[in-house]
Amino acid sequence: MAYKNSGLFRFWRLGGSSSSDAEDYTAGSVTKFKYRQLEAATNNFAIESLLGEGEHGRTYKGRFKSTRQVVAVKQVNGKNISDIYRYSEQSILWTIHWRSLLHHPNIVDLIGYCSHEDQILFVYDFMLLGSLKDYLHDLPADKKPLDWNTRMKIAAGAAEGVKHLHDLSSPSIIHGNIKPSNILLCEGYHPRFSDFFGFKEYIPEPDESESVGDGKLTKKSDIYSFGFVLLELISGRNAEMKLDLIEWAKRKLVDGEEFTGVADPLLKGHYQEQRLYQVLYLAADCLETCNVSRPCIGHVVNVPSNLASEIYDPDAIQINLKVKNRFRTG
Ligand SMILES: Nc1ncnc2c1ncn2[C@@H]1O[C@H](COP(=O)(O)OP(=O)(O)OP(=O)(O)O)[C@@H](O)[C@H]1O
Repeated sequence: MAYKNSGLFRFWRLGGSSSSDAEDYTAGSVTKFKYRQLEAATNNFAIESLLGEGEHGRTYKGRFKSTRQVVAVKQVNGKNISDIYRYSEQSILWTIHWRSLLHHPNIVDLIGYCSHEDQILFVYDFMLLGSLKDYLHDLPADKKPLDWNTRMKIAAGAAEGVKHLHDLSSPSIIHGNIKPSNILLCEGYHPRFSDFFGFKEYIPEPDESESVGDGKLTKKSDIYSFGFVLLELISGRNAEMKLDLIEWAKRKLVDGEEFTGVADPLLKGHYQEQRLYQVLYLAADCLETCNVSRPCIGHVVNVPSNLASEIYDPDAIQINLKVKNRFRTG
């Protein structure tokens, strides 16, 4: 799809309120940036500013000198955009518009965008601690592994983010790209979802009803992906090889191996077995092959929320065990 010089941005221009700067205007709550503003903020998209690279493009850290605001700039090329927005120009507009209006404590704010040659760049609020993927699979040497309580807090917050999207009406939103690299962490390991807007995810158009057919993005396909996030959170294993991870977990659960064998060794046994079992059970429900058997997000959110509200204290557990053993021995 050739979106450059297309009606989309003309429409945007008409719809937005102009500021003194001809191109720097907003439509709804989204700002259209000039390319040179993003170049300046990212130091010409310097390699040192690169935060990471995904399937659809690169993400850079940027800082606007005038406001000192720190942002993440995701650069997506036109080929990817036309693969993603396989509907119409109108749906791109629809998507950006809806995305910019979404504000929730577990969703990263889209601040603005920029169209430049065959690229579109999305400007997001910067999340200080990076992504959950970094913590689970690429732990920097100066960072501590996530403890059980933090993992439950992240699972609960992430589920709340998905619930918000699924509960929206006219239209509800399917994320379509749920994975640890899209769960970003700000201060206090507070999780916020990024990237649900058409990279793989899309907002169903108003006349499109949800199908449970394979390969289609549906609420239940989001639940399936969330099942992997849960499994990754408790096991620390990477779900890039999805079927391998399921097979591995099944062996632990079904083939008589101890289910505690799924626990991330970095947890060092600091969790309650019953709670681990609850999360594993929920993950298994989410990963049901038949999508109609998977729970809805309203149910999914309850388990980690309850677990996040009860703080695991390894010292208290040790004391309890000692007391129990004392009674046992007499
Ligand atoms: N808003 C943000 N704040 C801080 N870091 C971010 C932000 N957005 C992305 N990142 C970092 O950039 C990395 C790459 O993100 P990016 O979205 O480009 O790729 P991805 O999520 O791995 O794949 P995909 O393109 O499929 O979404 C993330 O893992 C994260 O560490």
